[in-house]
Amino acid sequence: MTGPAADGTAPGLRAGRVGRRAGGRFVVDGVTLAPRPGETVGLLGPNGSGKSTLLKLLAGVLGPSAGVVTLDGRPLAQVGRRAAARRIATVDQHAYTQNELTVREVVALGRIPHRRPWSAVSGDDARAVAAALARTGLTALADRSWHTLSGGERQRAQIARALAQEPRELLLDEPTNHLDIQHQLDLLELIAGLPVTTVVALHDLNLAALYCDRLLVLAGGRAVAEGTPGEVLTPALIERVYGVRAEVTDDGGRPTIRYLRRPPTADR
Ligand SMILES: Nc1ncnc2c1ncn2[C@@H]1O[C@H](COP(=O)(O)OP(=O)(O)OP(=O)(O)O)[C@@H](O)[C@H]1O
Repeated sequence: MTGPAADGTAPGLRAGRVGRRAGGRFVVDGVTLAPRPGETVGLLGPNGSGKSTLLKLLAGVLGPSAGVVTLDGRPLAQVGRRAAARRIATVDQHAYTQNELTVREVVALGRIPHRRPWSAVSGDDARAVAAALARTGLTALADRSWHTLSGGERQRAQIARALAQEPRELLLDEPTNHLDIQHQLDLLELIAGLPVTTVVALHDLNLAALYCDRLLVLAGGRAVAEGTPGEVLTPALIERVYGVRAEVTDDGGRPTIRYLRRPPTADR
C-alpha cells in the first residue's frame, strides 16, 4: 500500500492544473480536481468536453501535457503502474469482452494488482470476488460465460471487477450506459455508499444531482463550474453549457431539472 503523503498535505488522487493536448489543441485545459476522501464527484459536460480524457489522466492511462496528477502527493508517473493499480480502479465507457471467461473470472481480473506474479488465488481474493459479485447482484450469473451477458450485465460485471480490486479511488466513465432505470439507481446508490473516493462522468444531470456530493462541469476542456449539486445546477449554467433551457427546483440541496422544449420555429 502507498504510504501517507510525503508532505502530509495532499492525500488521495488530485489533478493540479492538468492539461492534455490532442489533435493540436488542449482537450483538457488547466483543470484542478481534489476530491475529498470518500466523496463522490460527478464529472459533467457536453459530448467532447474532456470528461473521458480527464478520467484517463487521473488513471495514469494518459500522461499530462501540462500540470500534474498526484497520488498522496507523488506524481502518478513516479508511483508505478502496479502500486497505482492497487489504489485506483477504472470502469471505461466501452467494456472490453473476454469471450472465453466466465463472469467470476472477469471479476477476478480485479485481483491481479494484489497478487504476486504467478501466485495462486488466495482466500482474500476469493472473498473479494464473492463480495463484489454480491454487491452488483451478479452472484447468480457468476458461472455464466461473459459473452452470454446483456450489455447492462456486462457493465455491472465491469463494476464488480473494479470493486474486487478494493480500490481507494474509483474512476467511472458513464457507468449507467446500457442500464435500465432500476439498475442505474442501484448502481449510483452503491457507488455513493462506498467508502471510496469516486469520480464519475455522467450525462444525466438529475442522477448526478441525486447521488453526487460535488460536481465539476467541463466545457471545451475547461472547468466552468464546481460545487455542490445545488450550487452548480442552475438554469443559467445548464443554458450556458448545454444550450438547453430548464427549470430547476431545489429539494434540500438535491435539485431536480425539468427540461423545457424549444419553442417551435417557423420552418419546422
Ligand atoms: N487522440 C485524439 N486526437 C484528437 N482529438 C482527440 C483525441 N482524443 C480526444 N480528442 C478530442 O478531445 C475532445 C474531448 O474528448 P473526450 O472523449 O475526453 O470528451 P468527453 O467529454 O468524454 O465526451 P463524450 O461525452 O462524448 O464521451 C473531443 O473533442 C475529442 O474529439
